[in-house]
Amino acid sequence: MSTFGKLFRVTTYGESHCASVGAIIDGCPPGMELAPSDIQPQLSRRRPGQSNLTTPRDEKDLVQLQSGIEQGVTLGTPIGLLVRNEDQRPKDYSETDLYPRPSHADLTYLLKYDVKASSGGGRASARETIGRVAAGAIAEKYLRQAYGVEIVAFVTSVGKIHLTTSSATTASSEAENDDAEDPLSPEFVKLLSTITRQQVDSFTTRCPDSETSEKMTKRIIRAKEAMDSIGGTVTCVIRNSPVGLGEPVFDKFEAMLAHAMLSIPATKGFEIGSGFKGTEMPGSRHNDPYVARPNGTLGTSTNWSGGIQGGITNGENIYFRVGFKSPATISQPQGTAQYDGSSGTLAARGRHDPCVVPRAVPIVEAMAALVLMDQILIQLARKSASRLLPSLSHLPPSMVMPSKAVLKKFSEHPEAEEVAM
Ligand SMILES: C=C(O[C@@H]1CC(C(=O)O)=C[C@@H](OP(=O)(O)O)[C@H]1O)C(=O)O
Repeated sequence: MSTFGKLFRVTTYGESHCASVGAIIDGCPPGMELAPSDIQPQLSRRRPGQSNLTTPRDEKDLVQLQSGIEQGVTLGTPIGLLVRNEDQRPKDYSETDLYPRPSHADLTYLLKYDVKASSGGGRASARETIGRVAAGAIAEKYLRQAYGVEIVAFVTSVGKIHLTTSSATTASSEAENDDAEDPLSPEFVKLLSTITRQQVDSFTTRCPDSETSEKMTKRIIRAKEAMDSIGGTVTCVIRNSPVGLGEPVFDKFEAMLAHAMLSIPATKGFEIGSGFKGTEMPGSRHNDPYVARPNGTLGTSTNWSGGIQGGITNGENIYFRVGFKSPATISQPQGTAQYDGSSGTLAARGRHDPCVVPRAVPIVEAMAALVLMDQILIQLARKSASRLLPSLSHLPPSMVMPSKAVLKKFSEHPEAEEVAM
């Protein structure tokens, strides 16, 4: 279906060539100041036509708030928002009357519904992600105000060109390089702790290293000139997440993140913390030992876990990587079969991204915000409910928080003292 989330529920609607795309957001806390200017920056980072590396379809993607807000304040009622589709060219799609585009959703949508949108990517188009990005910006505003949460995504590879994590500010490599997979090199840890959206946006590729970004630009232009496409990866960090989020056992925090990320068009992979690299490490290296922080809270000295243990957030930075395939629609002629089975050659027209990762950055951030927001509301509900019970003084020490020092971590945030998150 088209709805994501349990308590912060986002329903998106729209196809690539219909009148508008948008979302209904239900469950936003009432009393939060909210204006289009809180949403527009992320939509503008996502919009097509923003550089020579993206699809030339020129949409302004200006958000229009329809409901759920009065006097610039959320009412707690569903927030409706939309963006008009303005630069459609349905005539560019006559070949797709005959051919299902290889590796696009054309055939599978038809197999599923027996009917499909006649032009463009339809519901499978990246236009759909507008609703997610707008909803994510609303969630983020709450997360920032209530918990000081920061979410920053950036491009870590295009094709075989990687932002090397062993020296994130200076080096890159086209060759296979184990260091490039090392998520916990000191440089990468520093990058995760400090990277800002402003730094990311100072590069058209959204890869925060000038030398690597230049190579990535050349690689994307090469794909574009060859009427081809190329994939890449986006890494995202969530800083200042509350502890205790994630629902055992099926809705573990990383399972919800994986669900969210793999619902983005063109995604093929998801890794959290050490990811697949973690399978190559002995436990003695992979374990994250606990340490007392100077402020008396308990943290970990390494973070291979990616801020999640047992499916529950532990307060360390949450970081993960999402893999995007090369876009399916290419104008390079390719041999394939028509709907009627006869073989032929398709050279697709229309306007398409040669590589989606620069524009995927705000989409990944939005989906991360939606997961975090939903899990926070779920945890707040549980904690608020248990707070109404009489206190338990007879429990053995093995069942309760061992000391005030450890407890402090769970009460770091003033709001959290109320709900002990
Ligand atoms: C317009 C956007 O991206 C589109 C994503 C897309 C696709 O097939 O996914 C195909 C192109 O549009 P159309 O459906 O007109 O062919 C892209 O331009 C956007 O993200 O805003």
